[in-house]
Amino acid sequence: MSGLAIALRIPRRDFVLDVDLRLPADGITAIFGPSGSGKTTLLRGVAGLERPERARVVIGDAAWEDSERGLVLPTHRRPLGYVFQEASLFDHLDVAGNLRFARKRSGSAAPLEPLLDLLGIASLLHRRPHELSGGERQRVAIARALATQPRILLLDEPLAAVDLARRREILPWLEKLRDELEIPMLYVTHSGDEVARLADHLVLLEGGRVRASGPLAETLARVDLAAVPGEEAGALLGGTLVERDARWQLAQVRFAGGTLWIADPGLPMGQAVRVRVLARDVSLALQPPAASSIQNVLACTVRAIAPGAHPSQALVQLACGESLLLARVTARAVDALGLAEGVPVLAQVKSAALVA
Ligand SMILES: Nc1ncnc2c1ncn2[C@@H]1O[C@H](COP(=O)(O)OP(=O)(O)OP(=O)(O)O)[C@@H](O)[C@H]1O
Repeated sequence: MSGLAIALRIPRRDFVLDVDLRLPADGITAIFGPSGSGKTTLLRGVAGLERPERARVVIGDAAWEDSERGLVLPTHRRPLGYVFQEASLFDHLDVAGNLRFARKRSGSAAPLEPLLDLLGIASLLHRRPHELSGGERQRVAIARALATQPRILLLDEPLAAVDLARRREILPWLEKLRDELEIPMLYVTHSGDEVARLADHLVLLEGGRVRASGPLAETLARVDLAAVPGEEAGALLGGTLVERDARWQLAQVRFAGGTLWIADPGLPMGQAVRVRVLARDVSLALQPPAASSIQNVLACTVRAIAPGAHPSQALVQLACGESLLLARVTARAVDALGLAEGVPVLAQVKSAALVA
């Protein structure tokens, strides 16, 4: 399926959502932004629950709305799954009943078994919603949304009402969905951790406008954004665990552009992982350090330099092979080292952590 085109202009009394997005046809697109930036309004617009002044919503090869052509499919004719903060399951039906109801209403004949496996809920089929934990309820709510065989899954802060322990429990299931489902997911969240862990693509909303939209790692490493609002500036590296140093409890991650030692997470070798490297944990040198406590030194090239949050600081974007890193250094260091676009440097990474 080709990608998604979502252009919406939805004016309200004190607020206008005005977006024009092209998004990938699979994986998770995180919709991130401060409270009131229009995240929920965007999802509701895709679902046909708003009355836009102008709209074009195309999901793959299906146009759901095009104001230029006078096309507006009502919500019930848009094959989508919608998962909210609080799972709104029918309490008079057990889990199996909830799933069957959704499947029947959508006219889908697909078997439910694959969904039970996908979300690990086969053992819960005969429980009523009030007999489920918050995390289990959300997994059932997702399964119910998928039982309608949607072309897109809309998730509005699905973990916001779930406590930290339950969140840890449900995140691997969301990763599995991301990797196995063939439909796109739009995932609204306030949590930088969820973005880092789950997203493939990031849309940053601010005041109803798109501040940035792009592949996750590339967007997080943009110096002009400085940081995802409310989050510390840092880069995200996707890699694979390749080696373990049992004596020192370290594990090596190989990514496009080098390797990094991290605290051994105890995961099997070959496992795909994401590693977050904060800008403040990266320092720069022109020569290899003679004796240093820093174990991770990467050969990179300066790609861009932008002022930091304080005039004394600068944020430096580095290309390390095909990967991007950010380093926060003083403006004086930029001057003293003669840092400029194209200058080769050694990035000393003081700390890198698995996103978990
Ligand atoms: N039914 C409504 N009528 C009028 N204004 C509304 C309505 N719903 C939301 N708004 C306003 O629209 C703007 C965007 O709201 P929206 O819920 O989309 O933001 P959000 O980014 O999802 O926020 P949050 O993270 O707090 O859920 C806000 O200014 C909000 O006050």
